[in-house]
Amino acid sequence: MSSRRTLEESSTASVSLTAPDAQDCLTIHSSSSSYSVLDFLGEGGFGTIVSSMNLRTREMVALKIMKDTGSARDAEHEAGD
Ligand SMILES: Nc1ncnc2c1ncn2[C@@H]1O[C@H](COP(=O)(O)OP(=O)(O)OP(=O)(O)O)[C@@H](O)[C@H]1O
Repeated sequence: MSSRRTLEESSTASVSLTAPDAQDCLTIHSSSSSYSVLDFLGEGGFGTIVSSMNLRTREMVALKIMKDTGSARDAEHEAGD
């Protein structure tokens, strides 16, 4: 119960990974930290939520692993038009 409350109180961080990477690895590296993925929490329109531990601070957080929407590619295409 206490771990659930900790997750809900923490802010949800977002990292950009493609879906295959997210499912295959147990450690996620962002620009500032690395996280050990512990459990699946849920799925939304833009990504998957997993409970994770920050390997530096040992803090429990919920991470949103963003789906690969191709938005950067689309934006690049639009800018070139
Ligand atoms: N901090 C959290 N702790 C525990 N579970 C969470 C947390 N954040 C999200 N979840 C779970 O993950 C599910 C999806 O969360 P998400 O924020 O992606 O929902 P959404 O707002 O519908 O998605 P989106 O913004 O991508 O459309 C939630 O319904 C919830 O079950």
